[in-house]
Amino acid sequence: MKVAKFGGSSLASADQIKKVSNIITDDQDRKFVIVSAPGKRDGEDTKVTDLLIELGETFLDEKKVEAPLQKVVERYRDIAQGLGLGEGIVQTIEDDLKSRLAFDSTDEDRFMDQMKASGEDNNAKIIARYLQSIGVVAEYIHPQEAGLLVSDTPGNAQVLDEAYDHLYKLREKNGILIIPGFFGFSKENQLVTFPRGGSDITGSIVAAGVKADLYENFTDVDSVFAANPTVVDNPCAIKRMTFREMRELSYAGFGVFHDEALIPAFKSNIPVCVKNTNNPGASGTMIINEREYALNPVIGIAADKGFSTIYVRKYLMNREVGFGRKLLSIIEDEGISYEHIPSGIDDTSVILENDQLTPEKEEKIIRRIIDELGADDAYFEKDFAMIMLVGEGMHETVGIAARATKALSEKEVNIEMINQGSSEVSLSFGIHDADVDEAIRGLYEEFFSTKEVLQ
Ligand SMILES: Nc1ncnc2c1ncn2[C@@H]1O[C@H](COP(=O)(O)OP(=O)(O)O)[C@@H](O)[C@H]1O
Ligand SMILES: N[C@@H](CC(=O)OP(=O)(O)O)C(=O)O
Repeated sequence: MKVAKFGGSSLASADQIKKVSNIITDDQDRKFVIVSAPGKRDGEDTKVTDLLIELGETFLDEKKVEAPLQKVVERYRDIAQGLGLGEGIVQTIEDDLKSRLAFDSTDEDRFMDQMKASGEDNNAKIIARYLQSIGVVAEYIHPQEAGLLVSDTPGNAQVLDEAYDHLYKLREKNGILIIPGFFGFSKENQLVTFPRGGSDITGSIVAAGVKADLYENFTDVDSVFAANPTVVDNPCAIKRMTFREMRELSYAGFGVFHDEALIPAFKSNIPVCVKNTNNPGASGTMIINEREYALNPVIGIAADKGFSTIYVRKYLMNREVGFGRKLLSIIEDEGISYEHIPSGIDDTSVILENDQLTPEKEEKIIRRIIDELGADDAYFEKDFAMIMLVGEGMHETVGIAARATKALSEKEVNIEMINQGSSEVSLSFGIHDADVDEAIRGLYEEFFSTKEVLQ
């Protein structure tokens, strides 16, 4: 049995949903289907999830929701008409959105979770209805009915272990099961969403729960590439990669897969295949436990913008017992997680994601570092990007860092920070946001210009 997850780009219009239906019915093993909300139909378009966020935020700000509500309803009307489903289901969706808007909005995060989750929920209902209309035995399954239990952390759900046993029981059901991605339910019956891009996570959880033979992740590219195809022309396709490599690359900015998604599939030893809805015959990228890495020690280059650094300097910091713990607890008190902590003798930097910060939090953190830790200097630096080289073969290969720094210097990219992960499957550099694309191209030319085969 297979679990197939279809991303927003695969479900953005009626024509895309028809392609998806063909893919589902082409292979009898595709029993569990996880769907995202409709994504972008072209580069200028807006994902339904973003329209829903706009709708929810408008409601919270000013309560005048007619225009943003109709934008969402129109997307579904377009799809329903293209699938020949009639107006009834569109009205049901509009009613569903209105009932969500009537939810208690005193807890804004919970209210927003209700709004965001409707994107996948209503899409799953439409797709199940369409499959039924063409004679396929298919059923919409609500994540609560499936027992997809998660932590009670709005916008940041984590699966609970009990969920897997509940999901296993889905195997007993007849026909194809259409399950909305992106959200589950807490033990207190609260709807909770995963982080953005979280339908990938649902797919992986369901694959682990039903003990699937394969988790197929359908998107809009033929494979995972060694670098972002919107930055590098015609990059090498990756045929096979390990879970560790994919996790590092997703974490570092490969948009194709959510980094947390791999963990459930990996723990249950379920191979993952990334495939293209628009070209399902292409073999795609297999993500497995181990691979041969003799040909090219580096498998990919990823980069992500939007980081800040807290720079802290204090003379004899290295001798002060507990300094690091106290520094991190100041950051923890603001509910902020950190990414890396490169350190010197008298100074240290803590790298964080910008979107967790506000001017008030920044000011408070700096004040506490100076007052409570007696730092000689502390300040935020902005507009950082992290660029990462990833590959299982890197730790056994001499000279990777030298080649990478040379490639960056030839592109005149200033390196602010270097971090060799202890896993030795990655090497990352802190650079300025503005240099990211040049840096990716420079590293790509260095490590992939001979188009060594990525097996
Ligand atoms: N290294 C990479 N390999 C393949 N795709 C990548 C890579 N880096 C970024 N992407 C982008 O990821 C996109 C697919 O992810 P996403 O838009 O989330 O798809 P979906 O809508 O299927 O969830 C591709 O269209 C591509 O532009
Ligand atoms: N629709 C949600 C969840 C998701 O996974 O979507 P996609 O498969 O389009 O990345 C989002 O946009 O975050």
